[in-house]
This record gives sequence, structure tokens and C-alpha cells, in this order.
Amino acid sequence: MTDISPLDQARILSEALPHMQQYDEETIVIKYGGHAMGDEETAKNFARDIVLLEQTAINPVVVHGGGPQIATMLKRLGIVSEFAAGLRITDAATIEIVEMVLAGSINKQLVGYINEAGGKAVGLCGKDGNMVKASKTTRTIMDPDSHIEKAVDLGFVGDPEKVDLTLLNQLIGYELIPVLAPLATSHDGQTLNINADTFAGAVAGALKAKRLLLLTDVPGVLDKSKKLIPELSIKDARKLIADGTISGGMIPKVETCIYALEQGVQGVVIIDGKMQHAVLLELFTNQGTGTLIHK
Ligand SMILES: Nc1ncnc2c1ncn2[C@@H]1O[C@H](COP(=O)(O)OP(=O)(O)O)[C@@H](O)[C@H]1O
Ligand SMILES: CC(=O)N[C@@H](CCC(=O)OP(=O)(O)O)C(=O)O
Repeated sequence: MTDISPLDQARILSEALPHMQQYDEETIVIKYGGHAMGDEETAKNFARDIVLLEQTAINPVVVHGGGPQIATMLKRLGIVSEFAAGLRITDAATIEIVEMVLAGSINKQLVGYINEAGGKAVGLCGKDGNMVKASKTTRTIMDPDSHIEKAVDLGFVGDPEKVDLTLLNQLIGYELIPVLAPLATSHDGQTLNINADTFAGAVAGALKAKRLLLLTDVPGVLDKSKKLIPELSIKDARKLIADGTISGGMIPKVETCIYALEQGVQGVVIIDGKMQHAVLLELFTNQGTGTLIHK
């Protein structure tokens, strides 16, 4: 803020006040995607914004991804990884690395950045305190030659079934900032890899969060000519998935938005997390930046 006069700084703060007041004591779930994390400075800026939310009486809950970071580690170890329907096919060797990267390095790095910025973050995954129980994911994909739907075995990949809020509510009550890695336990005790968007949607839905922000590396949902779509109804979003405009990693993101809205989350947006202060711009100004998905 060095090039902004003190008077302008005061004006900016006073204009932000009504926005801040509408989120007073509300829970906001922020999903920080692996692509949005970028370099250390970007992640540290994100952490500072999260601490600012906590200090303005908002209850932030962070869910992080780490797809690119998992890919880098798997490559280093010579493990080949493939995706089907936007989800990583996760065999026994892969789930070990997924857990190591998500619940280990990324989770602890983000916790460190938030704490360095003055917050009190607690890093957990869905396995802790039996927070998230999941069942093995079953998906079918269209065979491009025969056009017949066939079942794919995704291995240790799960869909959240039940979120137990006991632990999360206690952390929030003590003004701690939960930072969650998207892993869960199956009913038979197996560790399952959950797409981070899906995990964030399940947590936001269970918490009946006021807002769910999905931070990625594109400005939002783009149309066929790569132009940003500022607002999208559930009906139109489904059409764009069906006609292939929305593909790959954007599919679980948009499906998460739809699920969260149906669960009673009041506002759901997909924004560019690499943009400086993306979270603050979205919450505390009139200037919506990404794609707002609505009913
Ligand atoms: N219609 C679309 N609009 C924007 N991005 C899309 C679209 N269809 C597919 N994508 C892809 O989805 C990606 C975002 O998903 P993903 O890579 O899983 O991000 P993250 O790591 O943030 O979860 C974009 O980088 C883009 O390549
Ligand atoms: C099942 C599945 O695909 N899990 C994801 C979990 C991480 C994730 O979703 O990270 P991003 O948000 O950065 O994409 C994976 O293994 O990559």
C-alpha cells in the first residue's frame, strides 16, 4: 500500500466495512488449488489474506489441493499417473505418495505460512477425528470408438459420504484456522484420495458455509472462445459440461459448485487464485472477478 495516500487507505477501509459486516462470524470455505499456489510469494500472500479474514471475525476454513505437486513427486519416483473423468487413477503405490504430498508437505507448508502471517492454523486431513468418511468412487466413461459407456476402476479414490463437524467446530470455536488436505477414510479403514474441489464442497455443504471460493489458475469458467463467463446458472453449467466446453479439472469444480448450492451454501465462485488478493477482492469489494454460479 506504499503508493496509496493515508486518506485513500482510510477510504478503502471504510468502503470495505459493510462487506466485512455481512460476513461477521460466518464461515467461509476457501479451496486453494495446486495450480493457484504458484511460487512461495503467491502462497504467502494468500496466507496473509486468510489471516486478515480471521482478524475481521470471519471463520475461514481452508481446503487445499496439490495435483501438480503430486504429479512432480510421482514423476521423480518414476510412477506413471493417469486421469479418468478428471480424477487421478490411484493405485496402492500412488496413494502413499498422494498422502505424503497432500497431508505432509503441502499441508504443513500452508500451515507454516498462515502462522508466520500471525494466524493459528491447524493442519489436518479428512482422516483426523473421523472428519470425512468416504466410499470408493465408481465412474463410467464413454469409449471414444464404440461410444459405449464403460466402468473405470479408479482404485483408492473416494466420494465423501459423511462429514463429522465435531472437530471442525471445536477448532473454529477456538479461533484456530483449519487447513484440510483432501483425504478420507473408507468404512473399512482404507485411505482414499478425494478430489480437492469435491472435498471442499462436502465440507462447505456440511458447515452450511456462507460462501465457497474455489481458487484456481484461470479467471473462472471460460466459454468456447476462452472468454470469461461472469455468471452461470446450474442449468447452463450442466449444458457446458455436456457439450465439452467445461472439461478436465473444471468438471469437478463446477459439479462442486452445484452440490454446494444445493446444500444451502449461499454464494459459490470460481476465481483466479494467482491474482493478488483474489480472496479480499472477492469478499470485500463490489468487483466480482471470476464466475459466480447460481441456482
Ligand atoms: N471451460 C473451462 N474454463 C476454464 N478452465 C477449463 C475449462 N475446461 C477445462 N478447463 C481446465 O480446468 C483447469 C482447472 O482445473 P485444475 O487443473 O484441476 O485446477 P486446480 O489445480 O486449481 O484444481 C484449467 O486450468 C483448464 O485447463
Ligand atoms: C482423486 C483426485 O484426483 N485427487 C486429486 C487430489 C488433489 C487435488 O484435487 O488437487 P488440485 O485441486 O490441485 O487439482 C489428485 O490426486 O490430484
